Amino acid sequence: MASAAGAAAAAPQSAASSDAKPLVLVVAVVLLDASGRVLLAQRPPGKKLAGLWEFPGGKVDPGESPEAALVRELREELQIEVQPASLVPLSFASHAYPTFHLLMPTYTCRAWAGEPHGAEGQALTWCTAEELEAGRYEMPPADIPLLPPVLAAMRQAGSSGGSCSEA
Ligand SMILES: Nc1nc2c([nH]c(=O)n2[C@H]2C[C@H](O)[C@@H](COP(=O)(O)OP(=O)(O)OP(=O)(O)O)O2)c(=O)[nH]1
Repeated sequence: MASAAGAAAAAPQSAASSDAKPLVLVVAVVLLDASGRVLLAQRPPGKKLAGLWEFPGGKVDPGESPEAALVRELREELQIEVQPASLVPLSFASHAYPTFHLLMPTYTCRAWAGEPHGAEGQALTWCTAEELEAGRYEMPPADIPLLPPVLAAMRQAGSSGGSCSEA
């Protein structure tokens, strides 16, 4: 016989399943230069969240690893080459958008080959820790909880210095 405690414990699960949304797996990178700045890309007009600044990346294809997806996305979006070994897990975002739930593993990267440019017409900016902290570039809501670990990584990269832009 089900106990009262068991029924109470089951309630949140059934409530959650009635809210079910597709889980979308996106991978993103905190690309850090030698002075500790991070590269942000502006979402183009006509797309969801247009005009907001995001960490470069994109959806993981079926059967693809997160690292392989990020290497592919950075080649397509920024025309830079990154070695999977240069991708260091930092944190993840988990955010309920109206029509899907975003799960976004986020990596740091300090070594790549080539000069990043917006291969899909998107604006890019190298953002300082002070600008990021001040909200100079508006970001998607999913990214806000990522800011403390991103700022810590930026400050660490800025204090260790050195040129890291060749993979
Ligand atoms: N790359 C990236 N995506 C982010 C960030 N924050 C955030 O909410 N997202 C969301 C926006 C998109 O819904 C999704 C990224 O998928 P995508 O790059 O394929 O975006 P998209 O709108 O072009 O996709 P589509 O549905 O038009 O195919 O993740 C972020 O910092 N970086």
